[in-house]
Amino acid sequence: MSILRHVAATSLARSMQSVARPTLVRSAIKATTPYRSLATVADTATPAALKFKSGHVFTGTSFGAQNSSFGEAVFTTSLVGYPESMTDPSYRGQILVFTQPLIGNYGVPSQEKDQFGLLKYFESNKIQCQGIVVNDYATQYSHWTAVESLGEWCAREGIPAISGVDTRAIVHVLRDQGSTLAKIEIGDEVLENKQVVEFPNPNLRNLVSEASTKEVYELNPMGDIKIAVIDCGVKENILRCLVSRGAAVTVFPWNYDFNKVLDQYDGLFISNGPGDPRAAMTTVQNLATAFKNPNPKPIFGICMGNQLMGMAAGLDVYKLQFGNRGHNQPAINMKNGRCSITSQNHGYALEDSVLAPGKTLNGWEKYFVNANDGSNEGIRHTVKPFSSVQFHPEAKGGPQDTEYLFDEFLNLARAEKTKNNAKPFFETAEPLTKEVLNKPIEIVA
Ligand SMILES: NC(=O)CC[C@H](N)C(=O)O
Repeated sequence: MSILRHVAATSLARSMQSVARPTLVRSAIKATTPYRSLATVADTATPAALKFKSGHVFTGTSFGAQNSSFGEAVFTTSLVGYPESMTDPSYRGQILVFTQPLIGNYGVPSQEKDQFGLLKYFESNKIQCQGIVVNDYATQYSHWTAVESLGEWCAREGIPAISGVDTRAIVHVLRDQGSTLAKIEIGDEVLENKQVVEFPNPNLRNLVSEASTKEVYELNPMGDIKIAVIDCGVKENILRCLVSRGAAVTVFPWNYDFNKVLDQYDGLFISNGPGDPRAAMTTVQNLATAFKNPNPKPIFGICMGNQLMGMAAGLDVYKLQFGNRGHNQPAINMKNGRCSITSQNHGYALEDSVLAPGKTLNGWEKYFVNANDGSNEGIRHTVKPFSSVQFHPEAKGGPQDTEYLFDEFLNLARAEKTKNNAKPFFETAEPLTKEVLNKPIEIVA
């Protein structure tokens, strides 16, 4: 028996056990729980299966919607932040496998909004991924922001969820053969166990167009500087990072020709987004035009924004074997050698070999590099106020160590507004001296 068959058989055996034991589990919870609510503990667990195009099958039990779904199976190593990841539009079209073994223990928060009208706890107003796969679903949850369980949320939003599978085995497969097309089956379909004939590839759709706003809208209109945001599937916290620093933000659809209006703004921001960045070539062309503007406005991009700016600068993109998704990805700033731990979620990267140290392409240089795999983590222009990063400085979830990049971008925009002729921010970055290294770390309580 191959290892994977064994894994599948073991998982099935586990799911059979959980079918046989629910009453025991439920009474154990009832006897001890101090929690606000008991999450769904099914009296009869519904079987679920994750099927890969490559033929691998992983069986477990369902704890979400009772419908099947297709997507590209990817994994994230993040330990927390499932509400944020699942609502991040960049995950659109993907089946998300969590390597953190216990998921669901702090439930799901409310749709409450902040003073800017942005969702406080989610990155968009719905679950964007096609399904989730976890090793161990926490049947109890407890958190002061929680209003429902993860299973209830998935069921309400029509998103299938599967637990009781060996996610380590899944990740081994994904690591070896790369992100793969997959299907989640629930209930009778699992028992029928038919061969899946066709696995639709979400990356062949224009996911950017699906995720982007259809209408132009404004946030914080009284802000002191005006930033145009190109929405390729923007996360709420990117918008919050801009408006909470005082900017007035106008959000435009991904294919809006911002060159028509750029003179009315102090800066341009290009957002994250789902799928293959080559679906957004209209934005790339618009950027190439903006780069040639003799009166350049500061431009900053994140994740897909980095890929689109890179393509407009003359670089290519390629698909990574399995992508970088997690909250502990190290990115080294090429200017000062400092390494930041960053939040990431991407399956594509810029091919930046032409930007070897000391080399530039059309005035662009390498900005950040991933310390694990050497992949590109950012580019910047050597003269003009243009830069972008592949990681997520806005976090949500994940470390906030690189949030200062928003300050730098907005400082440039403020300088642009007052025509201060500020130096590009990387020239003002603190060098990595002994004093800097030995500076005690401030702990904010
Ligand atoms: N978070 C993002 O913007 C992701 C960008 C792109 N969809 C990728 O997977 O590489």
